[in-house]
Amino acid sequence: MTAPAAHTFSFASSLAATSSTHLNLRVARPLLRRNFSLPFLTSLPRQNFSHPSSSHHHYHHQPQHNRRDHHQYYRPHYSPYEQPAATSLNFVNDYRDLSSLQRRTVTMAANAADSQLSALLQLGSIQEYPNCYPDINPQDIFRAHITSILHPITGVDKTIIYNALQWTASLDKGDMILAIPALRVKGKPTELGEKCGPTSPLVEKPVINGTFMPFFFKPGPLTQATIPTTKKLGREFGANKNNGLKDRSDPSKGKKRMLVEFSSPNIAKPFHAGHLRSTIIGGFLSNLYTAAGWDVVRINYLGDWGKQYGILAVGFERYGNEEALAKDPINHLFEIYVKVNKEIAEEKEEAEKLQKDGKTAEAQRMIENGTDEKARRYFKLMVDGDEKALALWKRFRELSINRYKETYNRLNIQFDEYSGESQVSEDAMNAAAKEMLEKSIAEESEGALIVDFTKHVPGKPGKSLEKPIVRRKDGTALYLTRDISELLNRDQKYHFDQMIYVIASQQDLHVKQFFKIVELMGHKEIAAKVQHINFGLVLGMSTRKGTVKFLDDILRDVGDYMHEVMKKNQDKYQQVENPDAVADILGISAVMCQDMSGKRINNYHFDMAAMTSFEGDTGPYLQYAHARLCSITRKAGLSEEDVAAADLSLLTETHAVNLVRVLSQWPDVVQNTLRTLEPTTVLTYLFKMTHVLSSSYEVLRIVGQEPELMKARMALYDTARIVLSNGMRLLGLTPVDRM
Ligand SMILES: NC(=[NH2+])NCCC[C@H](N)C(=O)O
Repeated sequence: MTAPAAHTFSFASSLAATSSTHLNLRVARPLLRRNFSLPFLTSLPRQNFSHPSSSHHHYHHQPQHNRRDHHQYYRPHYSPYEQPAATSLNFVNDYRDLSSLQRRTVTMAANAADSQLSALLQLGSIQEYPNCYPDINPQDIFRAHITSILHPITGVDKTIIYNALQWTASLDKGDMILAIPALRVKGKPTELGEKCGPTSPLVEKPVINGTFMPFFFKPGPLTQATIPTTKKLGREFGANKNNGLKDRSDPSKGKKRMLVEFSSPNIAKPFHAGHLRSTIIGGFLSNLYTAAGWDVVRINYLGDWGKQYGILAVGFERYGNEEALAKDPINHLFEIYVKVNKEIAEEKEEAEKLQKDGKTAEAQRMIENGTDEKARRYFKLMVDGDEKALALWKRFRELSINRYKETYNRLNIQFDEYSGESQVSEDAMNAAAKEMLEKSIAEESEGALIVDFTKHVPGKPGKSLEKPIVRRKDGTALYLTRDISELLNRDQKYHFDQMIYVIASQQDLHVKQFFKIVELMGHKEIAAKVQHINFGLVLGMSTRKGTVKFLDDILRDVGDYMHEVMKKNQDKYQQVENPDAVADILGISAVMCQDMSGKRINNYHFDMAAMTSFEGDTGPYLQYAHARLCSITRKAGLSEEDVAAADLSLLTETHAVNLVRVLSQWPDVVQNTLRTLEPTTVLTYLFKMTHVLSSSYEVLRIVGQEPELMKARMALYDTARIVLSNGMRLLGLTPVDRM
C-alpha cells in the first residue's frame, strides 16, 4: 500500500448519509484503499441503521476485520443521485483525525432521534478548528459543530469562532457561550440568533441574552459523547498529551520539557508552611503538565549549604547521638541545631557584656574560641573540599533526604533530582560573577560585588529591584548568586523548554532579581522560559500538640484526628481494611484541599476543625463522595459487560442530564487549568460536580430498579467516579474506596 501523498478529496462524497432517522452510509472505494480505518461502521448500534440491502450497499457485518481487507466487506458504489450537494470538503493528510471527528458525530447522531446528519457532516476538516480533539474531549464535538453553524452565517473565520466559544459559569447559563462582539460582525445580536435555525441535531436554538449567545447541548448526543468516551479512556480522561508536543502535527518530534522546582526545604531547619505549600502546588503542577503530555522533571532544591551546616556539625560533635540520628534524623538534627544556636546567642551576649565592661581582650578571646567562629571555620573546610568535613555533612544530607522521601511518598510525590544550594559549583559562580562584572551588570562596592538595578532598569521598576549583593567581601557567594548560577546550569543540563519555580511570595523580590540578572547577562531566551509561581502565607499553623515544626507532625496530627472521626461510625469502621492508612490519607486530603481551596496568592488560616469537617468543601467530603460511588458500584454488582451495553437514552431525568453536562466539562477544566495554573480551578470544579452528584442519589437510585435502568445509571455513576478519581489524582490526592 502506498503512503498517502498530499491527496485532496471530498469527504462528503466518501461518507455520506441522508437526513432523517433512516441513515444510509456510503463509503467510497478510493477512501478505503487508503490508510483509513472505519471501525465505527461496525461499532455503530445496528438498530439505528436501516440494514443495507439494496444492491448499491454491500454492507456485510463483520465484527472482526483487518483494515487491509476493508474493501472486501464494504463494497459500495457511487451513484450520481447520491452525491451530496454542498458538503465538499477539501483536506489533506490527516484523514485519521478527520475520521475521528466524523466518526463521533455519526455515532452520536445515529443514536439521537430526529438527527439531521447532513448538517453534522458539514464539520469539515478537523484542522480548521484549533485544538479540536473529539475523541478525548466531548465538548470539542459541540464546539466544532457550533462553529460550523456560525461560520456560514457570519463569514467569520472558523478559528476565531472556535476560540470565542467559552464555557459557562453555571449550567443555567448554557453549556457553551459566545460573546458576540468577539466576532466583530455587523448587525443586531438577535438577528444573528434568528439565523441559527432550530435544526441542529446537537444544540438547541440559541436564545440571545444581551450580547451573549448561549448554547444548550441536546442531552441525548451529549450523553452519547460523554459516557462512552470517559469509560473508554478511564484514567486518561481529561488528559491531553498533545499539549506538550513540540509539534502537534508531528509527534515524532518529541515532547517539550518542563522543569518544576518545588518543596526545597532547608536541612536541619523546620519544614515550614512555605515548604508545605510549595510541595502541594508543585506536586499538582507536575501532575498537570504530565497530563498535558510534557516531559516533566521534578527538582527539589534543598537548602543544604551555608554556615548553618558548620553550626550543625559543631553541634553534632557536642550533642550528636548516632542512634537518634538513624531513627529520626530530621528531628534530631533540628534539636541539635536549636541547642547550638542557643549557645551561640549566649556566648555573643557574654562577649558583648565583657566588651561593655571594658574587658576587650577577654571579649576578643571569647569570640575567637567561640562556637560561632568554630562553625565558620568548619564551613570554610567544607567549601575548600575537606573530605572529613564533607563526609559528616553528606550523611546529614542523605539521611534527611531519605526521611523526606517517605513523607513525599505519602503525598504521591517523587522527585527526579535532589539538587540544592550545595550542588552549585564555586567555579560556576565565580565565572558568573566575572561575567556580571565584565558586562558591567555588577560593580564593586565596599569590597563586595553588587548589582545596582537603577542603572540597568529605568524608573520605578529599577528602584524596586534594589541593590542586592552578589558576592560578599570575603569572596563567598550568596543565595542569590547560587540561583543565578544554577539557572544557567539547568539550561545547559536539561535543555528545558520551560521552568517553573514554586516559591513563596515572600521571595518575590529575590526571584525577580535573579530572573532579571540572568536577562541582563544577555540570556534573554532563558529569562523568557522561566516562571515564578508564588503563593501566600499559612496563618496560625499550629496543631493540638503545639506549633508545628515539620510536615510529618502536621500530617500525623490531622491523621490522628481523622481516625477519631472514623471510629465514630463503628459499622463502617469495621469494614475498613486498613484504618490507619485510610485515616492518614484522609488527613492528608484535608490539609491539601484546604491549601488548594483559594487562589494561590491568598493567605489562609490553618484550621484543623474546618479542614477535617465532612460538611462543606473539604478533602474528607471529596473522599466521602468517592467512597460512596465505590459503594454504589459494589452494591449494584453489575458486570462490566452489562454496564457497557447500557442504553444511555434512558438517562432522561434532569438530574442525570445535569450530571452528564458537568462531567462532560472535565477535559475543558483541565485545559483551563493549564491557563490559570491554579489548583482551585480543579478543586472548585470537583466540588461543583460532587454537589450535582450528591443531589442525584435520591432521584437516580439503582437498587430495585428495572435492569435496563440500573445499567444506564451505573454507567453514569461510573463516569462520575472516573472523573472524580482523575480530578483527585491530578491534585495529588489518593481516592479511597471505603472510609
Ligand atoms: N531556587 C530557589 N530559591 N528556590 C527556593 C528555595 C527555598 C529555600 N530553601 C527556603 O527555604 O527559603
